[in-house]
Amino acid sequence: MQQTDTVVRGAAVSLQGLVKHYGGVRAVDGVDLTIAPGEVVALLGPNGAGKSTTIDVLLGLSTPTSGAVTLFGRSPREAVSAGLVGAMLQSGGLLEDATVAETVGLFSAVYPKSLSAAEAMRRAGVAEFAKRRIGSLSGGQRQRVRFATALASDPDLLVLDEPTVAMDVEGRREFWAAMRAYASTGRTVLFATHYLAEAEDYADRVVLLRSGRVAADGSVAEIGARAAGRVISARVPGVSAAELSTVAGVVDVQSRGDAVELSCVDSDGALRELLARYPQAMDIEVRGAGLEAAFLALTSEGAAR
Ligand SMILES: Nc1ncnc2c1ncn2[C@@H]1O[C@H](COP(=O)(O)OP(=O)(O)OP(=O)(O)O)[C@@H](O)[C@H]1O
Repeated sequence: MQQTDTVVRGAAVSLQGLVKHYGGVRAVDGVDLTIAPGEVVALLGPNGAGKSTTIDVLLGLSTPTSGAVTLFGRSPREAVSAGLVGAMLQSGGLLEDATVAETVGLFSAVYPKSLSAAEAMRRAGVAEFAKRRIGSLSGGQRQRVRFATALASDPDLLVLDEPTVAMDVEGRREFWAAMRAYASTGRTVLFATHYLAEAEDYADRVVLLRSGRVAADGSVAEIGARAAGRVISARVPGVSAAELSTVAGVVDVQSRGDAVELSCVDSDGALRELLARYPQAMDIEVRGAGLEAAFLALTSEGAAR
């Protein structure tokens, strides 16, 4: 198939039948993914699912075994050299002896329509330590410098591989505020994360990888709804977790004092029996099992491929 046949016109990211094998390891094993301009997409998956490999191939840092990759209809290398793509990788090399301002300045000097180094540093929240040497920074501060370098070309697509690793709570909050400001201008973001809350809070769409393949693709609500079952939370004074686990339809019980959370395969039936057996039950709420349960169900060893 010719590459022109596989390009999805207008897409910020188009991966078609992407395969990347390392010897016998099928790191990416047939991924199709189209991301429209303006989408904020979280890439989730357990360790070794193929997230970083997908990102490396997408950025042109590694050649696919087969399949086609285009960014805005161009090859990754063309898109990156044109300054359309900013990336923040887990192990981006930074020069230890350079200052933050020098480091960001190097990136902003490369591209024609780039931000000034001062503006990229302001947006990434590193201006206050602009004169410090990279070697003297904490892990979280280095991550924010990487973010500044990713913003330097004022890119249309940001690709972030576990961007908030090593950041403290405040650093994360500031990072996501900056990312939101960037995305609010209609630009595209693809980020890999292990923090499901980050996907829930910041992504329009979640792509769940498992063993190099897409196991689920949809909004947080859609994927959360795919987890079979619901959770009943309630207070049931005087009843042990062991007794509650015998209620039909309940598969797991978490308890703290009187407060219990019952994971159910049949919440309607469980609720009826719960109230019939324990009329003292109160403060009852029923909710979907959510993204975490879906993640576990869709990525567990026994999950159907
Ligand atoms: N350069 C390489 N040589 C050999 N195998 C590799 C290489 N890079 C990745 N792999 C293997 O490919 C698979 C996918 O790895 P990858 O780093 O893409 O997963 P990931 O989803 O990013 O994982 P993590 O969450 O741990 O970062 C793993 O089995 C990994 O060991």
